[in-house]
Amino acid sequence: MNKKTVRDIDVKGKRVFCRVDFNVPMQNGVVTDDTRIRAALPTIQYLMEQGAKVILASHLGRPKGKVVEEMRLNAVAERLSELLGKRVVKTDEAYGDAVKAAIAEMNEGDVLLLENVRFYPGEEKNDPELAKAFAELADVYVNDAFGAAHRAHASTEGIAHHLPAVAGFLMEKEIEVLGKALSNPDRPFTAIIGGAKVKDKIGVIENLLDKVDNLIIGGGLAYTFVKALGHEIGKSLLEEDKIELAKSFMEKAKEKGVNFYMPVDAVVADDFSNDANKKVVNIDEIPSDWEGLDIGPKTRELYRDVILKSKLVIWNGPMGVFEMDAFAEGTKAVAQALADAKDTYTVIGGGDSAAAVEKFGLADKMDHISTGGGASLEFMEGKQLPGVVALNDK
Ligand SMILES: Nc1ncnc2c1ncn2[C@@H]1O[C@H](COP(=O)(O)OP(=O)(O)OP(=O)(O)O)[C@@H](O)[C@H]1O
Ligand SMILES: O=C(O)[C@H](O)COP(=O)(O)O
Repeated sequence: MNKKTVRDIDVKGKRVFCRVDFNVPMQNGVVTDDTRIRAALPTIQYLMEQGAKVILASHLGRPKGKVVEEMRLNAVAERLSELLGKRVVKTDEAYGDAVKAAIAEMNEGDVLLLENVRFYPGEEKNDPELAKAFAELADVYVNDAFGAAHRAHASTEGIAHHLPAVAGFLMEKEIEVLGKALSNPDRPFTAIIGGAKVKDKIGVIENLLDKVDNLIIGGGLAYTFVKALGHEIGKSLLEEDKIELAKSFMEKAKEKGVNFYMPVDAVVADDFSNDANKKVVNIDEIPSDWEGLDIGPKTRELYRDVILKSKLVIWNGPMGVFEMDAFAEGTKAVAQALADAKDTYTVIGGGDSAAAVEKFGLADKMDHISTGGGASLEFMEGKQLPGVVALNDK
């Protein structure tokens, strides 16, 4: 990575504004998945050890510029205190005199968590005044919020123009792993793209077709491709206006010598529910009143084979409606194949695929699970992430 990191600066005794992505799931005021908090610990602990005064900032949810009580970061501060084994002070605001007073009380190695930065309308507008108000709190800016790096907001981008600005360890790792995959991949390089809609994956498929050896398609978006081949897909998900695009992707794959893998069979159901009637059919035999909700057993075998023969696999998007047990087999089979592929570097592109790997208890078998959903998708599209661009070059 050509950006400076926390290793490149001296933070002893300095106030460090460290943007993290603590946008974690919560239920009844309790953090239900602390993955993102744990992922930021190496940077936080390093800053503490170096004698910095660590001021953490994060968003939680989408409060749209207003205070939403359930989106306060108090429960996050509690969980972080437990993980660090040290009390984390939490302020009720994210800038201003009360916050400055709390920071003035900090000793070297102390940690303070600001209130949800999205309680202020200026955050998402990247308001220069808010960016300045954040910058006034600190001497140095560290961005470790890979998950929010695709957002040009006051705490992810604006502030970087006012202070020495460097990346944290999580940011560095995410950019290095995904960056290497896209610029200098070990081959055969396979991308598995699933999820609901073609529309959300156009940029990724386009960019990856220039880089991969194998492209595997699954999930709801596969049916638009099946339709593009001239098969009936019953009530399966279809994006009529993307049929031509799907055809062009398949042609481009052929031109580029990319092996393009599509489902050869599907699990179809007579209703979108876990206890619907279901059966396995060949992909060109989907009955008109049924819908495809998962890849079938032959497809699972085919995809497993390709995965096991790959040196690098990037996976984004489930193979079926994995939230329902009846249609989780395809997604599970892909996760299991990745877990079994010992000589393969496996990268999970965040979001639902990361949730699926967790659900199947296979997370620790993967080489890298991105903490970014949208951010990793945009990175895979080949886009520059504003939160990274704004950091100081090496
Ligand atoms: N055959 C299908 N029919 C309908 N929905 C499907 C099908 N296969 C997968 N899905 C749904 O697609 C959703 C995931 O799609 P999405 O495009 O959001 O994935 P993702 O890119 O992994 O998510 P994220 O945006 O969180 O990274 C899941 O909720 C899943 O139930
Ligand atoms: O959960 C995420 O993907 C990040 O925290 C970004 O959240 P956002 O989509 O609300 O900007």
